[in-house]
Amino acid sequence: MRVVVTGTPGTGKTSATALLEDECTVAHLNDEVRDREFWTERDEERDSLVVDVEKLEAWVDEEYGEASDDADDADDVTIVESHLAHLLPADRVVVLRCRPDVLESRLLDRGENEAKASENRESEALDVILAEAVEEHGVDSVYEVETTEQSPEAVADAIRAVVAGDREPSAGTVDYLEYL
Ligand SMILES: Nc1ncnc2c1ncn2[C@@H]1O[C@H](COP(=O)(O)OP(=O)(O)O)[C@@H](O)[C@H]1O
Repeated sequence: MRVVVTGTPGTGKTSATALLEDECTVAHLNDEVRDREFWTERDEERDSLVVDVEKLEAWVDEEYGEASDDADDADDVTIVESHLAHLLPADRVVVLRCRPDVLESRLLDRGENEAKASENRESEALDVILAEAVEEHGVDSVYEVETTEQSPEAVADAIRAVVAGDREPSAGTVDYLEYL
């Protein structure tokens, strides 16, 4: 079973999924995109890489196996995390959420520049990643997890619950427009 963990940069994907590495396979895609050059061009203005999703998907399928039809195969779980992970086929999609002002602070504390932190704040307030995830996978496969007041350990527990099938799909439960 493939569970993808996506969300605006700063929502805590890397921190939470790192806590799951002893119990299932975890692929941190952003490292691979950079190291294996799964990108087509560099967006200088936004200081980011434009990813070749087809090339990335082929590599993930080759390296970790395809998303299985058996969505209840909880014994053989691969977690794929990245803010692009929802663009890949998946059995379940976890979308981490964070209140945009808190997200901006986390990114600034992490050393991101103000423009990038502000751009991601706006993206989170507008539900950009959630909307893309629902469009790709449908509402029945999307699980939002609030991380604003949660520790990475608590977020990891929420991801475990999605993997175990103990959590109902939840898309659109979060509204951050006032933080735009
Ligand atoms: N649950 C959390 N609560 C508070 N801060 C967090 C949490 N998860 C991550 N962080 C911090 O926020 C920043 C972004 O976390 P990170 O895991 O890199 O997010 P992402 O992988 O989604 O970009 C890091 O500095 C990290 O220490």
